[in-house]
Amino acid sequence: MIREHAAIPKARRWVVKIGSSLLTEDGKGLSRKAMARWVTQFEALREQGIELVLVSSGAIAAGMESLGWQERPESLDQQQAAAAVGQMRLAQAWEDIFQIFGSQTAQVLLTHEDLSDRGRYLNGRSTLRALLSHKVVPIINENDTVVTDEIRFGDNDTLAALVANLLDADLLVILTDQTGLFKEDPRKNPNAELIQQAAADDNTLDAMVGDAGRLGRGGMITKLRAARLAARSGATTVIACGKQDKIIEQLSQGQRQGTLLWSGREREVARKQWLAGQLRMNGKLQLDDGAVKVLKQSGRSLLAVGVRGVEGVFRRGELVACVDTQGREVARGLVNYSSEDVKKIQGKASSDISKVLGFMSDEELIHRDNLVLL
Ligand SMILES: Nc1ncnc2c1ncn2[C@@H]1O[C@H](COP(=O)(O)OP(=O)(O)O)[C@@H](O)[C@H]1O
Ligand SMILES: N[C@@H](CCC(=O)OP(=O)(O)O)C(=O)O
Repeated sequence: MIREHAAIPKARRWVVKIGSSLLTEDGKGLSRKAMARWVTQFEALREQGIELVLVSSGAIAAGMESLGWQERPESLDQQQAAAAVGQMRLAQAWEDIFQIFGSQTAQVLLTHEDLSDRGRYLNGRSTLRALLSHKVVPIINENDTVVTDEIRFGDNDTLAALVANLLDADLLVILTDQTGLFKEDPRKNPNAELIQQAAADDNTLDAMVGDAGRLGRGGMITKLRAARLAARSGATTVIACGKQDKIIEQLSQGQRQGTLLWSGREREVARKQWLAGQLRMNGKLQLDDGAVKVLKQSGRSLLAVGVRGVEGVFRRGELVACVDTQGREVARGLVNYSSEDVKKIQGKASSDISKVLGFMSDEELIHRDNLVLL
């Protein structure tokens, strides 16, 4: 676990997020010069065997420039149109620059749904791992053109944190236009003091963070939230200034730069906490008393035999609540069978599943690794 800057050289898998405000030189189009500066440092990291995943904003800002728009549009469809135009340029610019170093990149566009559905989550994870094993640099952004207001991240800080969770990254670096997290928004108080280091879960930080600049979304509020999310899988977050010439190099050497927000959580428990906190519930399983006892006391997987009812419509891989006979939620987890299938196998022994359904994908209804007790 990384609890201080000096331990950063130990991090083997980095997720680096670069915000819109940085990438676009205050809205004047993508800054290839700045991108080249970062890529030079990324390549030095990769030479040391460090795995790198980039989360790059800037599609909307780049699209605005192409379309000749001065202000970020308010309406979602206009933002999505700008993102569709800008994402082409953004991905091409990264690819061109990495190619100078003989490296390859891959464009990965994700939505919230991709990360909340277990099947897609696992697929996404396998793809990203495969890319890393081939030494390709994944360049991730939100799939802006297909998301609606209700389900979009909007800011890429949250997306980057979920990617850090997904890949069990050691370190999440959020590069932005400020030196780090200050005790007050430095746009409002230029003399505000920089926080060098804190626990991500420290509640006193909440009162210090403010909202975004002209081009970005979310400001420090979403960066702090991202650090807390990343902490759930044991990742440490550093918020640092991407304008600083050698920021990545300095961090990789363990120099005190930016704000380090460390995680006080264990890695495995953390993933479960993330499951508990992040995903939307798609349905309910009503458990009998025996199943409730087994889950609570021995932390075992949930089997179909302990289920007496199903509510809602869900697919394999989705998050469901497990309720006791009084309807109280006792656990939640990612279910291995659809609601339709669970209705057929509820109350039955695992050995009967293939007889009833004609197939058996898993013995457990919810595997204990995907189950969190409440
Ligand atoms: N406590 C704080 N410390 C530092 N910056 C802050 C703070 N509160 C608000 N901000 C603002 O957050 C902005 C960075 O967030 P944002 O504009 O969303 O950038 P990005 O595109 O990099 O995500 C800064 O420019 C700063 O004005
Ligand atoms: N997906 C959007 C990101 C939106 C955005 O501005 O995010 P951020 O820079 O993280 O505040 C884009 O590429 O424009």
